[in-house]
Amino acid sequence: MDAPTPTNASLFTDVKVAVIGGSGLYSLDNLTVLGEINPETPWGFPSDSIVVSQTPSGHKIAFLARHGRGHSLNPTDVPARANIAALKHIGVEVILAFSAVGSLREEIAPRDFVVPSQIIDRTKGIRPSTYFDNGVTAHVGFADPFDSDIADIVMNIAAAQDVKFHAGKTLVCMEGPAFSTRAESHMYRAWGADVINMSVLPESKLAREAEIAYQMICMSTDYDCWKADEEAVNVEAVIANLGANSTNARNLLLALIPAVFSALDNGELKNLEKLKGANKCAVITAPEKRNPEQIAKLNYLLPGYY
Ligand SMILES: CSC[C@H]1O[C@H](OP(=O)(O)O)[C@H](O)[C@@H]1O
Ligand SMILES: Nc1ncnc2[nH]cnc12
Repeated sequence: MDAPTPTNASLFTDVKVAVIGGSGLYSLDNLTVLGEINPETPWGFPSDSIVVSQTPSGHKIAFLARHGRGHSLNPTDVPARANIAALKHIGVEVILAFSAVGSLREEIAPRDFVVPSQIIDRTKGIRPSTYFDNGVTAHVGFADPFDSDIADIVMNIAAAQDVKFHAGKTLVCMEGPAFSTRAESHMYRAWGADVINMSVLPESKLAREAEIAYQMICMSTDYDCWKADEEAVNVEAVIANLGANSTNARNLLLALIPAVFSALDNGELKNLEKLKGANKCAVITAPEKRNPEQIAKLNYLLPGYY
């Protein structure tokens, strides 16, 4: 394990807010970098070093590039358990996760932002997606996979942004890495999905298990392949919009981070308050049957719970 030296140890504690950057958002700017940490968690190493910085508003935040800086990890191989565990271990209570998505709706144009409220799972069961395995079984609530308090904060500052925002939308998460077929794209529309990516699962589910408030902010790059008058999505089309989307994400964060800290400090994140401690009762395995090795791993994530 990469233990911080005594001089910088306090840097990597009590970092309450983290940003996860997706395709095109591999770093944040306008920040004073305080340090980096690359801890080995019981679930391995995160996608990249976690960069801890001070924002212009004076807040300490963490940043993690989901696919690694340079985008070396495909969506299936993102070590989501290590990512979320490492963030939790340094004190993260809120994750603002950014993602490049395809639009399944005419009104959601490329470069629009979407604040989703629901998820449809179309991953293939090949991504490790829980901390509760290997002799410790738990079932956490996931009816509302995102944090509506944070979604509200995003939407409150959205009007002042140079971007069109859509709230309350449904995000379908596919396995990838190849994009969907036309039949699949039409099927997702028929199911009521509004946007599509390859990243929200298991990331959001693991955040819930770790009792971290999680909200994804989707940045539309393309119309996938359902639209008759548009060329089917390809990576060049996605990349063409990533630069503008990343600039808009960084601008949004300038207002969003102080607003989230203010809500945290004033006890306004009610869902988070309810989440804290909730998973103590989620384990159904009888105490005498719990695998001590797994309990030791879980102690890294939720110290003293089990
Ligand atoms: C580069 S197109 C497909 C790729 O982009 C999205 O990544 P992220 O969510 O990390 O922004 C999508 O989920 C796919 O992984
Ligand atoms: N059309 C699409 N399908 C899945 N993930 C995406 N990310 C960006 N565009 C996408």
